[in-house]
Amino acid sequence: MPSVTTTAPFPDDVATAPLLVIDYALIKMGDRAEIDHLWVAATKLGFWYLKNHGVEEEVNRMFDMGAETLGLSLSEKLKYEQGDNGDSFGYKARGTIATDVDGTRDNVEFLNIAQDDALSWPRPIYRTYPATVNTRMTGTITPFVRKSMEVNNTLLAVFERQLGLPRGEIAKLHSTAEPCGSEARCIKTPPNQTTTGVGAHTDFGTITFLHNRLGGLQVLPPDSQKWLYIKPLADHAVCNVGDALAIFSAGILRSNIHRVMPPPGAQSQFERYSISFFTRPRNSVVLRALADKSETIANAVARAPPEGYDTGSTSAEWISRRIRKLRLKNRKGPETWYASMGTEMHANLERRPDVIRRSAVA
Ligand SMILES: O=C(O)CCC(=O)C(=O)O
Ligand SMILES: [Fe+2]
Repeated sequence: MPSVTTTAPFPDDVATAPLLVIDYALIKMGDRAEIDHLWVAATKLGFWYLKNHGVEEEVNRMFDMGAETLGLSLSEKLKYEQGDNGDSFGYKARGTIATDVDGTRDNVEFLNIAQDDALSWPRPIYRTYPATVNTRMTGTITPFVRKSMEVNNTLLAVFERQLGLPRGEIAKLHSTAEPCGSEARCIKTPPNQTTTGVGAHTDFGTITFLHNRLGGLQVLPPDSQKWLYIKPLADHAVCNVGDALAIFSAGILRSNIHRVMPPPGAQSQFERYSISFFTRPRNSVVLRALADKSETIANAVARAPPEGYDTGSTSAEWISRRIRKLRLKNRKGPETWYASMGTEMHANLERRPDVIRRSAVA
């Protein structure tokens, strides 16, 4: 597998987002200044680099697993397709989901492996996977999942304290006693693409722990009309806040809009892979602001937009709706795409309709 240094370099003439670099080792030690930096990153942009996370080797092995699995024949991969009913786990073929309001097809394929399947292996909770996944479950996938859970849960414990929530309150929403939507993902973009890979979106869940070797990921900073690349840095993860955490915190933590474009400059000639881990709440957790548990959140609810932060939807319903409405088979018109949206709907759409509604050409 090509690493950051063996493909073309990230060009220096494209605009990049100034993400803060957070040192996970310092966060774990409870370093006050580093926790303050993390808080700024999570509340202002909702994206940050994370270094010293300790998952570097497992991530490298996940890139190999992803390349091998997505290198299988299409007919083999299609046996594991997630389908059109809103299920997240399994294989997603290219061209099956909308990247914008016009229903423009995506050009990426990906594989999602449920946290619950990795933890209960060899007994499936949700589903089965290709042989290339099965053979790497014990040595690669389950260790990656466990370590990623540990990182995300550590960050969540920091946010819980900062939000003035009782100890364990956010952890409770993610307890492994009930199945959840958490998953590991490998995305593959073919070389020499000119259209959007993954359309503008916010992540469905709580925290995303992402690993990139080539560029292509872009964020739309608050109040900006310009998409900025996130430059991959060796052994640095990119973390971001998802909708569930934005909703629990009544918008104090920011679920920022982002998308995947073809890699910039000479990097576009290479296949692009990304590896991510999405922490999501237990299936039955209702997505609403935790105002009754924290004065800080109650105050934020008082200042909230009219739609508020009471979705009336469980985490499982929220994820399933968003996936179902993105699948082109289910598309009835522009309203299907609007119905696929999460917090980006009220937070962004009215203020910046054009940069979000239509997908771009590289
Ligand atoms: O591939 C990437 O860099 C990011 C992918 C992403 O945003 C997602 O899968 O939600
Ligand atoms: Fe995302």
